[in-house]
Amino acid sequence: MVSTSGDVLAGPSIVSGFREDLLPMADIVTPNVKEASALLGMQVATVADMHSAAKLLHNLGPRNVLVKGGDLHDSSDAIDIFFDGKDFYELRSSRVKTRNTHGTGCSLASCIAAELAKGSPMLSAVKVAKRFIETALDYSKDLVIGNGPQGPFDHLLRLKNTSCRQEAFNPSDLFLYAVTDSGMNKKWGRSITDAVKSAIEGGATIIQLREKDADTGEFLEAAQACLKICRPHGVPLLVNDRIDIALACDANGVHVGQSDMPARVARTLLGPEKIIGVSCKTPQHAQQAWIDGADYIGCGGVYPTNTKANNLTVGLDGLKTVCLSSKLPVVAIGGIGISNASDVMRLGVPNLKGIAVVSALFDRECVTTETKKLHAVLTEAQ
Ligand SMILES: Cc1ncc(COP(=O)(O)OP(=O)(O)O)c(N)n1
Ligand SMILES: Cc1nc(C(=O)O)sc1CCOP(=O)(O)O
Repeated sequence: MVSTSGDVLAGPSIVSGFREDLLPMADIVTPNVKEASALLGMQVATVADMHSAAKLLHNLGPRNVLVKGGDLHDSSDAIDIFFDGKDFYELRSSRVKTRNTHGTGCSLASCIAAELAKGSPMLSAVKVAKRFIETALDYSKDLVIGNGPQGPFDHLLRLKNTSCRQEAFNPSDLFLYAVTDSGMNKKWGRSITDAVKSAIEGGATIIQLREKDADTGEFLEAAQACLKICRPHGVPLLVNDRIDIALACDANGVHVGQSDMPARVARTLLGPEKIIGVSCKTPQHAQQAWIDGADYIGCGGVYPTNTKANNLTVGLDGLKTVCLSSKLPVVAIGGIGISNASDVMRLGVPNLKGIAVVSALFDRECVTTETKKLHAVLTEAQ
């Protein structure tokens, strides 16, 4: 109806046709703020207005409403409001600076339709579509096409030679998740790089640097050195808590806890492609992590652990409850080792993709041997 560039694409008679005939038939309507204003005859200029507009539009008949806030420039991130007639969701993505925004609205709607055709629920479809658009805008940043104020954004990102871009997150990478601990490595007289090298040699499928007592310079240097080890093996490297370190060394992503940088802020800072994991102990945590744009959740403590002080143990039952409620893949953590890893993997929930371990790998003399043993146990239990 009204393009992001402000062009009016439909006159008043068409607008009333939309309102009276089309909206009552729609499963979802996805107006930008200018379109919401035109449909409702009110000014939609703030996030609060977007909430009101979503509700008013829903009253006109569509089952779901997504009011897109890409044009609201008073926010550092792009905020869309989704309303399903019951709950409101504030969906955020990073605001990509590019002149190539032409076609984003049509592509978002098409992407939602494609996800629905694949069987996704509406909110999942919207989230996937938003992430696609955000990534495509990011890919479009350097394109110079045409002479107008705007250029087309890049729909063809999946067909590009992406050698300089990060691989998409693969949940099966959570299979054997090695989380480092500087204290343990010091105790056994090994450097962090040696620890990471050995874990990868033993079959670790993803690494997290959890260096609680390293200062910033030391942590950054270690992360850069570890990335040089991980990259040639295709093993993703995540940084615990420290978004700044992850950005500075271009790590594959971060893992954040409930009291760290909120995942939605991390997503805004890191962009659409970095991996974000969130620690979750309850179904509510898991739901929020999904809304915030996380890629996976870590759930624990499955068993008591000495590695993290005062950690609440949720047990196998707590893990199962969180897995069943989570729309994201899950990795189990806390007190897991060779003796109990198969009990965890045999829980029988499809989105439980693996185990994350600290002491079972790093509080041991030979990291490679322990990683190999644990890998064998997991493979057997699959
Ligand atoms: C895979 C994974 N799951 C959970 C955690 C715990 O993270 P957090 O709650 O931030 O606690 P600390 O690790 O910071 O002590 C994790 N690190 N990794
Ligand atoms: C870092 C961490 N997070 C946990 C959580 O429950 O979120 S448990 C934990 C420590 C895991 O260490 P280990 O494998 O040595 O028990």
